[in-house]
Amino acid sequence: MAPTMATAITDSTDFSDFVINQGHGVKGLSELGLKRLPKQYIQPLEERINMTNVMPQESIPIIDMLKWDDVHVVESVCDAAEKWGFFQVINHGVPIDVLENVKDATHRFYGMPAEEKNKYSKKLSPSNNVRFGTSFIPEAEKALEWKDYLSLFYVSDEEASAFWPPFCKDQVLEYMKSSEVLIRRLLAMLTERLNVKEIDDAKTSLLMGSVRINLNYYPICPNPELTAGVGRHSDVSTLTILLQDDIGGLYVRGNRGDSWIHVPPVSGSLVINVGDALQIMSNGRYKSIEHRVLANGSKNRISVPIFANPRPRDMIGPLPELLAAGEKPLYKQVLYSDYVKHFFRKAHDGKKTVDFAKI
Ligand SMILES: O=C(O)CCC(=O)C(=O)O
Ligand SMILES: [Fe+2]
Repeated sequence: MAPTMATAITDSTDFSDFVINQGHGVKGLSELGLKRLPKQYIQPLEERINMTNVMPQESIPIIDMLKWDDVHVVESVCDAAEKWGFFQVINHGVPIDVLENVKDATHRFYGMPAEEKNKYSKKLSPSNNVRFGTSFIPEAEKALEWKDYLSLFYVSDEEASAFWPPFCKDQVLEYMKSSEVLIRRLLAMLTERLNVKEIDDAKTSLLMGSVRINLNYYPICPNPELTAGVGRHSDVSTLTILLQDDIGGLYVRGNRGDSWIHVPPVSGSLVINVGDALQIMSNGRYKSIEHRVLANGSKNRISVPIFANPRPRDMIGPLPELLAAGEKPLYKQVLYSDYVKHFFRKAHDGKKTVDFAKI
């Protein structure tokens, strides 16, 4: 019998051409109606989530930010960042329609034909700050991840206007700008506990001087248990603000051994997590926590994280306010762009990136 389109693509070298070069991504693969997961996506056993390690009775905190300057709210935020590195916020001040619009825009972008999306691929994108791709680093990964992404690094409105995809640009910019107050508030709360009295311009740049937004797409997967939507990693950001839809599938490492906790979709909420840069600046007081995404066998999922980062040219290390109080530094000063390059040189590998800055 002649091979079907699907078997021809998954069993031959046409695979990279179809998925990567032509820009069909995993969405294109999924839409072929494959019955079996292509071998390129089969993760080794130790990288598949073991459902017996998922703690259904545990959950990360959900914090109501309505009275954001109330001491109890501030305490809850700081305690959650110390204990869990992950929490959800509601009444966060980002209008719900802005969140809905950016989710719609994400679906609109992924609904475009492959050749349209491929105009933003590494090879073809007119700007280094706009990148459509699949998996994480296909050239460095032994097994691929079941995810497509559009990654947008914000430089200026003019640059975004010229180079970001018109199908989603306005909604993404609005989401980014409407989240700024929340990010600023959270960082002010968190750094106050680190003895930072005032966030001046230099501190603002260090904490949130550059912003990256990803539009993630996790299509229906024929064998979700054999692969990963995103493998175990921590973010390189200071803070990540993540908008997820109502499908679920994000898991964060629990406090005990190899345990994992699901982050259930909560309507109107945003998920906040501490990234490596804040772990380093806080000298380990706040911890970036490993997380991963499970693929889904029956539904397409999207998520839209905003990564608030130092600027590439910033040196990051334990904050002087902590060292002045007599803390022994656990991390050295590193150039943030070197740190990020190190992260993007390798496949997802849990929290190993942080070793780059350890003393
Ligand atoms: O899709 C998600 O829920 C998480 C994605 C993620 O961890 C990331 O993009 O860094
Ligand atoms: Fe992440």
